[in-house]
Amino acid sequence: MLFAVQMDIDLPVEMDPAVKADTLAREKAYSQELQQAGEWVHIWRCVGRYSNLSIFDVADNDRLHEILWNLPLFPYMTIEVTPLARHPSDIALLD
Ligand SMILES: O=C(O)C[C@H]1C=CC(=O)O1
Repeated sequence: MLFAVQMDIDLPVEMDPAVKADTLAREKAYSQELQQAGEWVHIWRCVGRYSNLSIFDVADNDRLHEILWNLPLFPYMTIEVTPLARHPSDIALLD
């Protein structure tokens, strides 16, 4: 199942720099592990914002929830999930 997920990040200005660096490093490793596994298909920076737009290809809603819940930055995120379906004008459907 495909999902578009927008993650808006809002880190507290008073966050301890060492905690911040550790959290960001763990977030990067976790994200890249899921990209290697093929579940986190795309990650794009939203221009001008501390946000990303990502595409996930996961087994079901529960798996996406598990992935998002375990993001190290989850406590500092506002997340919007959009389930995706094939578009009838997609030329890939001609294959
Ligand atoms: O910078 C971000 O968009 C937040 C985050 C999501 C994955 C990752 O590596 O960082």
